[in-house]
This record gives sequence, C-alpha cells and structure tokens, in this order.
Amino acid sequence: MFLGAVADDLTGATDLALTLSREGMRTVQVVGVPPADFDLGDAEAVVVALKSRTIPAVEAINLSLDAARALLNAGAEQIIFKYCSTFDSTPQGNIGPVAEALADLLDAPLALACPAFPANGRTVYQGHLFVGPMLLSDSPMKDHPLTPMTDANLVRVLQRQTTSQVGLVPFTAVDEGSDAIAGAFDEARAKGDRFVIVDAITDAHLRAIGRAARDMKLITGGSGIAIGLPENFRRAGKLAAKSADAAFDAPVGRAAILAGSCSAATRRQIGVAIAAGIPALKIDPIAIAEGRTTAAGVADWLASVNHPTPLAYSSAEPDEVRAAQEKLGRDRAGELVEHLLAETAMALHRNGFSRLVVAGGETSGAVVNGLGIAALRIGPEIDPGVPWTRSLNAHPAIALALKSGNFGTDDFFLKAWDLLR
Ligand SMILES: Nc1ncnc2c1ncn2[C@@H]1O[C@H](COP(=O)(O)OP(=O)(O)O)[C@@H](O)[C@H]1O
Ligand SMILES: O=C(O)[C@@H](O)C(=O)COP(=O)(O)O
Repeated sequence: MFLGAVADDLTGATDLALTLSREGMRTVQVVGVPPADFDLGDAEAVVVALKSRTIPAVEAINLSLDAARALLNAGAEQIIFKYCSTFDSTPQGNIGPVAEALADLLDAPLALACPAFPANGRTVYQGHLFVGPMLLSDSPMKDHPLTPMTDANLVRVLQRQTTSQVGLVPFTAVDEGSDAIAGAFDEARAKGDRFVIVDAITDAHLRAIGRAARDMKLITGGSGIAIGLPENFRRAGKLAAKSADAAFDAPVGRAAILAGSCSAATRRQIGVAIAAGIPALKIDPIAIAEGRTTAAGVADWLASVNHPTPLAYSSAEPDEVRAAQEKLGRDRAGELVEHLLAETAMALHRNGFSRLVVAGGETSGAVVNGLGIAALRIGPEIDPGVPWTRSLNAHPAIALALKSGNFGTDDFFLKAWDLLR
C-alpha cells in the first residue's frame, strides 16, 4: 500500500477510488476508520470514507487523524485529503482545520489544495473556482442546504478556515509544466505559505501538478488531483502491472432510487425520471418530524409499486428547503431525512432489494452506515466520478451507485441500470 486517502464523504471517496482505479492502482474503499486488523488484501491505494464534511471541526479533525494514522500504519507514503470539487465547507471548516491537523501529523511544510475536476466542469483560475461557466458563488452551490458557497475566491475561503498562511500557484506556472510548478512550491515555502491553492483547467494541468507533488506528504483536493499521482509510484517501480478488471458481478434482486440531495443536477434527474414514467414518492421533512412519514411506509410503497426502479426523494427547491429549515432547524431537517432514507434502505435490503442508486453525499453516508457496509469494491463508471460499487461484507451483497448530488447527466436515474444487465 503506497497511497492513502481520507475522504470527507462517501460519494467523494467513491469518486476518488474510481479515479485511482482508472489510473491503474489496485484500490480498496473502506467505510470509516479501519481497525488495525482490517484485511486490505493486495491494495496499492486505500480510500477511507468518513462522514466529516459538516460535523463539528474538532470531531472532523480527530476522525481524519485516526484515518490517516491507520493509513500510515498500513504503509501509506503519501496522504490525500479528499473534499468536494465545489470546496463544500462552512466558514469554520472543515477543510482548513482538517488540512492543518493532517499537515502537522505528517510534518508537511507545504500542502497543495486543488479541487479542479475538469470532466465535471470544475476549474480553478487565479484561485477562483468555476462550476461550468459560472463562478462557484453564482452557481447553485450558493443554495446548498448544509454548505452554501458564497465566495469563489478559494485563497480567501481557505484563509478564513486556518491560521496558517495560504498562497496561490497561478495558472502561468501551472501551464508551464511540472518543473515550473515545483519551483512555485519552493517559492511558496520560502515565503511562509503552508497551503497553496493551485490553478488547474485541464487534466494535463492536473497530471503536471501530480508530478510536481511527488514528494509532497499531504495533497488536498477533489478527485481530479489524484489523476497524476499513480504515475509517480509507477515510475518508481512500485506498482504492479495493471491486471484486467475482474467482471463486476452485480447481485440479482430488486432495485430502487433514494435521493436526499437537493442539488440542481439531482433535481433535474428527478424531473427526467418522473417524465419517463418512474413512480416517485416525495418525502417532506416536516411530515417526518410530525410522524406522518415513516421509513416503513416509504419502503412499503417502494416495494408495492409495479416498476423495476421506483424512486423516493426528499429533494426540493431552495425555497422549500429554507421553509423546512426555518421550521425544524438546518441540521435537524438534514438529519431527519438522512435517518429516514437510511432506515428505508435497511428495510429494502431486508426485503430483497439488492440494487440501489443513492443521490447525495451525506445521504449516501447515512445509507451505507445504516446498511453496515465496511468496504466497497469499485465497478463500472456510470458518469465521471460515479461508479457502481458492490458491498464487500453485507449479506446478501448489495450494488450501490452513490451519486454526488451535482454529478451525472440528466438521464442518470434511467441509464445507471444498463451497466448491471
Ligand atoms: N427537503 C429537504 N429540506 C431540508 N433538508 C433536506 C431536504 N432534503 C434533503 N435534505 C438534506 O440536505 C442534505 C443534502 O446533502 P447531500 O446528501 O450531501 O446532497 P449533495 O450531494 O447534493 O450535497 C442532507 O443532509 C439531506 O438530509
Ligand atoms: O468532488 C466532488 O464533487 C464529489 O466527489 C463530492 O465530494 C461530492 O459531494 P456531494 O455533492 O455532497 O455528494
């Protein structure tokens, strides 16, 4: 095992594990901090999926340090801290506090921060994050239920979350290639930066950054930042030759879609699914709080409708989300929905459902924890950043597509199943 990663949510971990697998590293994704005797098999990279994006910073730090220590004990030479390609965080964190604690643990004088993921339209220019053609702060991320992002200047955003100095490696250096980027890292260290936001617009930039960062102990960013890292281990003669991917044997059983993401992409995907005739049950957090909607009721409904892939969703427009939050509180509204969808997934699993598409990072974390899944195998890619996965320990086995709220084409809920046939 050479490369270890700590991811702050489930979909983010899956996204990263997919990237590392595609770049030729044998990768295992574990859910939560693995115990010391956890069998990692012949993994060359291990991604630990936490649910630490929106918990109090001190808890996120402790969990992330435990995960990093477990990875170092298993042999990791370099650690990636994976967060969202839209830099999802609050002014308190958790990106800054966790990055700082990991840098201290690893004794890393400088760590890079780059959420760019060009295949999904996330690019960084002059330290500003763009989502497609829009600045982050103009994108639908400004209305996220838990981490509304209202500032696109990542140097400023990260600086608010840490007492360490944050600098920038600008496009001009990145575009020149890995030697210029390594030179910019040296300059940043010399002027006292602890973190540098690194511009990147294309995968070629990310590969050059990866090469320049071969000796950096801590790398932070979206899954894109991992594109160039396996090559460093390959050049050093450490990676096994890539073996042919084993066939993905999806368990046979009933299927359903659970969506707890309110992101714009998920809302469009729900619209397309309903227009295509998928039966859909909308869940209202206030009805959960008042006991009018229960997990058993939702699971019964999903089991009773005559369709191969029915949908239950709490996804709502920003004004509906605000209304629920005003009544219940932001965190309670989120927890009620997450808990209900996790319990629904557990009831479905008990009743023969073995294929689930789950939309939303926090939602996926709740569902996977509810199902008691300890590790996942990565399967075929449905869309950039979203593979099918298969539980390694649940009985009976279950196939899960854990979709980041913002990822996937509009027909995602229709087409995802084609890869399981
Ligand atoms: N109708 C709703 N009102 C308020 N909060 C909601 C609603 N539906 C879902 N949520 C909460 O919003 C959060 C969405 O986060 P997440 O699942 O990570 O989605 P995404 O991947 O789009 O960020 C979850 O905590 C979820 O429980
Ligand atoms: O980097 C990304 O955008 C994703 O991998 C990710 O972290 C998604 O989080 P959610 O949008 O909360 O699913």
